Amino acid sequence: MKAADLTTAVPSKLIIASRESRLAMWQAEHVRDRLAALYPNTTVSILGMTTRGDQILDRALSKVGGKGLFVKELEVAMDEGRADLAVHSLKDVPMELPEGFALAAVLEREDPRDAFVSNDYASLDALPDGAVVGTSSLRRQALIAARYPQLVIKPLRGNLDTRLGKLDRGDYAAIILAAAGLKRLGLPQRIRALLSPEMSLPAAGQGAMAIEIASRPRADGVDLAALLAPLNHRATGLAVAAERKVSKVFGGSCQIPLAAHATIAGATMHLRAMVATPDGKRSASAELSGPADQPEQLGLRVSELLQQQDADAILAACREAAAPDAW
Ligand SMILES: NCc1[nH]cc(CCC(=O)O)c1CC(=O)O
Repeated sequence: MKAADLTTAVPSKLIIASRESRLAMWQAEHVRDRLAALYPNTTVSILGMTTRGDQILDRALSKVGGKGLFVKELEVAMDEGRADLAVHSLKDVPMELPEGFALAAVLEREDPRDAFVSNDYASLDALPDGAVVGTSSLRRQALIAARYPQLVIKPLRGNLDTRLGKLDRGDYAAIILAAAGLKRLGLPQRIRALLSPEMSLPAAGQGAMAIEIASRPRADGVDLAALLAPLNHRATGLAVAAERKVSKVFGGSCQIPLAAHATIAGATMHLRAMVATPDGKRSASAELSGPADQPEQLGLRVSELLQQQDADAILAACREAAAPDAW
């Protein structure tokens, strides 16, 4: 990919704000390297930060502020001029950004699927009755409970290394993680089985990275959005726009077990979405195809199909029973 036809000034340095988990750092380094290749005269560095979402491990995130907890500190750093951009897992980015911030680019998606990780078992089907499966995602919990009512789901928080450590310590027979994170960290061998989208429909934005910037004009006249535009992967950006539209319609909050996954073939996008109660006993699913360049319209149509199946009542029941994190 080549740099944009720049009429804008290229700054001599750029600072990327990132969480300090190994996955977040890998992602920030990836963006740093891509920017350094595009703009060889720019020094790109990373400001590692701990967020409240990383600190609070004992409580369900939905109870203490939700996804925003992973991005807030990074936004403050940008606001105060300590960083120019922030790199996030798109899945952790709230549907509505605070006033003054915007997503400047969505990078090409890694594998969007969920992964089954275990030291003793090859798949969910191989687990004995009563086996303990770790996940703090309401979506994963609902999907597993629906198909494997004989399994016991227990919460599992922390970054990827923490979660793998808890599995290895024997706290769980198996855990479910995003395949993307394991692949990025060079741990694909930990994946015993990939869960098909039919079995475990991914969360909106799963596997995609996003770059966030402050949207106000900069004092130095640098057009950061234009500088970052070459990193945007068009097909991924369109797919996640459709997925995030569904999340937005249903409130995009942590209490909602919601899946939305879009794929693109040529000019056509196919979007599948699902909402369920946390116990997986009630669910609504819908899918539709439409023009790939009108993702929000497709997201809206799929949301309407879900609502016709009484998704609103499902979600109301979920809110009452709200427990762990939705994604
Ligand atoms: N806060 C959880 C989170 N956010 C992004 C990823 C994985 C990478 C991705 O989906 O892009 C994970 C871990 C997981 O779901 O196992």
